[in-house]
Amino acid sequence: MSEMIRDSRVLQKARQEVRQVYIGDGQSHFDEAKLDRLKYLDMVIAESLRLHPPVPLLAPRENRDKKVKLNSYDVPVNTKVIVNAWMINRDPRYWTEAERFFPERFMDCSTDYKGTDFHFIPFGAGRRICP
Ligand code: HEM
Repeated sequence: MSEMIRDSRVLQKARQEVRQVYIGDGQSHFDEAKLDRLKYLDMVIAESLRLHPPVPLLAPRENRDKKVKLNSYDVPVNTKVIVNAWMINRDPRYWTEAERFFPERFMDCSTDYKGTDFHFIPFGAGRRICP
């Protein structure tokens, strides 16, 4: 909500979509069955999760078996590893204008939060992903 209040363009667009889907059909009440038609709101939510992940640091892991190499880093046995989802979600190597709240970046884009796109992990990834 804060991001939408800061950018009235986004707020107007989201509001217009909700009105079009619900009031446009002559309906005056909320109906869950039409939620999947709120495409822009979906992008707004994805963008909110990208910039403001409710779990910015994922649950800590420990390297328990053997020394491993992660990129150029040696991770010794018994090392606690904490994944910084907040930082990854706004890494300028993967996101253009990474700091900008811009829901349209998810338009016609296959990136989602289901754990296969490692640059967007508000729900984590892998075996312990949020079910
Ligand atoms: C916006 C809402 C939510 C966000 C952003 C979120 C995010 C996360 C994250 C980041 C993790 C850790 C993943 C990891 O460390 O790799 C997690 C784990 C988990 N979440 Fe969520 N979560 C949300 C809602 C929920 C809800 C509503 C439930 C249950 C009704 C739930 C149940 C769980 C459970 C059980 C785990 C542990 C999975 C495991 O360790 O195997 N989450 N969630």
